[in-house]
Amino acid sequence: MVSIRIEGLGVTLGRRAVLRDVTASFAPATLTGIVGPNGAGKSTLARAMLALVPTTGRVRVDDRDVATMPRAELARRIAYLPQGQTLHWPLSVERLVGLGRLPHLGPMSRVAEGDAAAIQRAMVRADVTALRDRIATELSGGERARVLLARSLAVEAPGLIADEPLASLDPGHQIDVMDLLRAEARGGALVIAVLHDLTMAARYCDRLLLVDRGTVVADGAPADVLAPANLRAVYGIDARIDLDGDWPSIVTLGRAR
Ligand SMILES: Nc1ncnc2c1ncn2[C@@H]1O[C@H](COP(=O)(O)OP(=O)(O)OP(=O)(O)O)[C@@H](O)[C@H]1O
Repeated sequence: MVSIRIEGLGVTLGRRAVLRDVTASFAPATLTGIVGPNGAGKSTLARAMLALVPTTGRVRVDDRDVATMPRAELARRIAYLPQGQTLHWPLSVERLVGLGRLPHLGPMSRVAEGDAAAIQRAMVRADVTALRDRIATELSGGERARVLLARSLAVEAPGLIADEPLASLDPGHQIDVMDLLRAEARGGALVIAVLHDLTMAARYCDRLLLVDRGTVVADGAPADVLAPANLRAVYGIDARIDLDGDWPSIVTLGRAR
């Protein structure tokens, strides 16, 4: 189990204040979606939780300051799927997924049987077993996205931060990935996903954070956070929530007039 607590977080990149005064806590067994318009600060918030950008304020993982946690230890606690990563090395898919085991290995140690089993489990869960011998740089965008998800699953960390895990995926694989993220959370993991698909966010997430211009403007149950007034204020769109039982859809009607 892992927990994250952020207090008064600020991030300045270049001369731009990208995040201001963000306070939020994340508990195990919860799937939290981070939503908000382009440039709002969602990826920066994800990166700040992993000490990948300089911050002011406090970010604590398991009540410890992330800035002073050894990187490998933090990587074993929280797996990270970065946004739209480019691949440079022509590794096989299986070896690329195997890189997810690096935080568990000492500088001189080799992949052990337990690591191989974790790699296989991750490939099955991300539906990339059939691609195992392919060269990762030769994959399609959606195939690559699933392989990178498999790499983050191979860590088998109690936490996962996934930045736009649905980007490039076809509708069937989008459902598979959201099912998987929810299953991780149901199994006790702390899961945070940056999402643009508001219907998926509403259907799957236990909680949403709506980020706009560097601050969290709403935090709570998806139906409350995605209220039409919030969507109008933040995205500049008119939208409504259609409910079919417990299965909501966010229907965008157009630009707010
Ligand atoms: N290295 C940097 N230097 C200056 N500004 C930056 C830097 N990195 C990001 N920014 C700016 O910070 C803001 C937030 O970026 P971030 O990537 O967190 O947004 P986002 O909400 O994830 O957006 P998107 O939905 O488009 O991916 C943007 O205005 C971006 O231009």
